[in-house]
Amino acid sequence: MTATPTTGVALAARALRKEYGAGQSRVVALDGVDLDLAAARFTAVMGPSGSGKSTLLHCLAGLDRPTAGAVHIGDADLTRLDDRRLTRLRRDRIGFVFQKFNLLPTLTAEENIVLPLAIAGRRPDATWLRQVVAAVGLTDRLGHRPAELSGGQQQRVAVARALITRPWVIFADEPTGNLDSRSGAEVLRLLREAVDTLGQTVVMVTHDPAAAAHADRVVFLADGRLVDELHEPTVGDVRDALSRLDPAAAPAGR
Ligand SMILES: Nc1ncnc2c1ncn2[C@@H]1O[C@H](COP(=O)(O)OP(=O)(O)OP(=O)(O)O)[C@@H](O)[C@H]1O
Repeated sequence: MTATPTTGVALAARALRKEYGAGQSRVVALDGVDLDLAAARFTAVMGPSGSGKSTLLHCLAGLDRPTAGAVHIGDADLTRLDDRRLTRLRRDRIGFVFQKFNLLPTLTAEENIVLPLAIAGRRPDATWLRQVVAAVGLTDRLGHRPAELSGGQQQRVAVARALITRPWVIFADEPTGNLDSRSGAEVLRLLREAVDTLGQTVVMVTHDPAAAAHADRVVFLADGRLVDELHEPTVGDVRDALSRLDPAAAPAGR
């Protein structure tokens, strides 16, 4: 297996366009997005509701096909792969963390974590599994099923499942959206640590300025276009940038 790239550009989108529907009901969800994601960095994607964040994440991750444009990851252009190759690349090279955890209820935490490897017919590397499980703090919960875990613990299982294949990129869609602030902060700390200590590349969609402030870079979408970005921002910087984009949504008193 090729090593996870830890320098240079992990993923590049070019002139990405996504349209839904046709005729009068046509919606342009992405309108020419160019984006380079640096390897071993944590990038957050923000923007007003309907600005195209989820569509962008899905197109970058190969979960959805753009109408036009290219997504380069490793030596592949996702938009040119047939369904079989795309599925394999997603399975082997891409990790996902979803808002609703998406764990299999009948499997234990450990079985959920190694599931991407099991599906690929690969054995987990015992040392790496131990390291990942320790990093997410689940060593004493491995035999529990999701219903026996708190929301924060379930999301930590999902982070471990995303890390286990050492993917090129982990995509996280509102990973703290279903968690209380303490569990959410724990998950963000984990993602941050995966970037800093494992050289993992992470991209996260979030509405929460405090979550985005954990990232190295925040890019802002409006009407399907990238309109702003911040590097190593504070929570206040993120709030200010958001209120410039969407003054109606700015908290009162700001
Ligand atoms: N399957 C679909 N069919 C038609 N229109 C869609 C579809 N999915 C998204 N859209 C439209 O595309 C635009 C972008 O949607 P998207 O979900 O990417 O925005 P978002 O920024 O993630 O929004 P939110 O913050 O509310 O989740 C919106 O106008 C949305 O209504």
